[in-house]
Amino acid sequence: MSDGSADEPTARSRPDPATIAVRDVSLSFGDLRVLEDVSLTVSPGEFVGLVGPNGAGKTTLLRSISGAFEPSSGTIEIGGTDVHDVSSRASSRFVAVVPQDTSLSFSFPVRDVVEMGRHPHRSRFSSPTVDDRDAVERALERTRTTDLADRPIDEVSGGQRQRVVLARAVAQATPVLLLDEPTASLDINHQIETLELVRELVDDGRTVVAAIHDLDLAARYCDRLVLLADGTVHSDGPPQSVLTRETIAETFEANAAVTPNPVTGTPTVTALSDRTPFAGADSEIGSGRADGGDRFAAFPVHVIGSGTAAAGVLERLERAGVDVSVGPVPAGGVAEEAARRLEVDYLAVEPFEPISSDVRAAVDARIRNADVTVVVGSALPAVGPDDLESLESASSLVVVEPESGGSRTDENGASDRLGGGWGERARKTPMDGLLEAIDAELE
Ligand SMILES: Nc1ncnc2c1ncn2[C@@H]1O[C@H](COP(=O)(O)OP(=O)(O)OP(=O)(O)O)[C@@H](O)[C@H]1O
Repeated sequence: MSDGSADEPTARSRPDPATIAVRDVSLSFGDLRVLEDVSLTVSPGEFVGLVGPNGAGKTTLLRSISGAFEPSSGTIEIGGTDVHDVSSRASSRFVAVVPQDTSLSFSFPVRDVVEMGRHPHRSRFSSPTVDDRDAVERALERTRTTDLADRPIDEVSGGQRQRVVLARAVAQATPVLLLDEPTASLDINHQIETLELVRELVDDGRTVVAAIHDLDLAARYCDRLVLLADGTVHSDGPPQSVLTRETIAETFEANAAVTPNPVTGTPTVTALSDRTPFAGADSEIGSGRADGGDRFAAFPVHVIGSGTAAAGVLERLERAGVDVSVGPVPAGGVAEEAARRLEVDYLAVEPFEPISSDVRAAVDARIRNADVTVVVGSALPAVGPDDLESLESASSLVVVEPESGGSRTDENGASDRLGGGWGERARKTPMDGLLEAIDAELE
């Protein structure tokens, strides 16, 4: 079908229709420079995640690639055609868009909305063909929206509407698909289903660029991430090379632990609080004690635990000036990451591997040397017989209880395994009362 020769690609040899080439693109809104010399090539069958902080320019870049925004300088080609040289009807034969805001200003049935994806493929006044109808039904099925097909679009939920608009883009059957926050309103099940579908589309040979805020999902599903910050490409490559503690700190201005997901093996980003003193620590230290802020420095504390709870304990103790050590912690985990960042003495072990006698001896030595040993309650189920033996030699014990009541059973189970005497000897505290509990043990 043709709209006219001006919209048609020229006959010169051109790249695959699913190739995107963004070259030196800059774009301003008035005085505000939003994109600055952005260059990016996306190959057929690639799924690229655009990540970056709010206002980095992700939506603006996507809208520039779709042809909706014209750059101040630079060019954008899809399949060798400059997207700004063709009509929007022509460009919608090679690029489909799922915008961030999927609200629609009409009340058509869902099936009709999806059918709109077929419009660029037929002449203006013709009726849908059998192929069009098949494409619509298939798109409804793939996005799990068949059940909604007869409902008015303005009466479905935001997440359902997002899937309908994705169905419209799927029905459009373009070589390139641009998605702006495709999972933002979706529950976890539909997030995964949607990204699995996007992967299928990519595996069929389509090219997808998606702005995704959820870094874990982006790392899990995308072949490549492009990290935008202040309108420029900060880094571009495989998820594990783009998502690092350093890049997160530089672009999101956030302290984060980046660790391999134990199930998927892809990077997981855990944002940690910044290093400003936490409310309470300063007042506890400086609350008129004769020995003031050095109160804790002279008393070594050893921590046993893992995960974010142990990382939180380390942060609190370190900020309070405690001479703290931790271990054993799983190598590559959040607790090890926090220990390294806070420059705390730590002993790491390979997850699921037996602890070597050298590490065991080192852990024992730290427990014996410590005035207080802190066991992070959420880790108690993982405390093994060797740890129990080591704890026998602890001068005093504090257990930080999990914040939710959910782990109580585990905790009781572990206390039982630790023996009746242990439960009585240990002082139990919520995270907020940790310093007070240590203080009380030191009295
Ligand atoms: N139409 C517009 N007119 C003026 N300024 C705009 C317009 N659209 C975006 N901006 C500005 O451009 C900058 C980049 O916005 P953009 O929406 O591209 O960022 P983003 O990375 O997608 O952000 P978010 O993660 O919050 O969705 C912001 O400072 C924004 O205020």
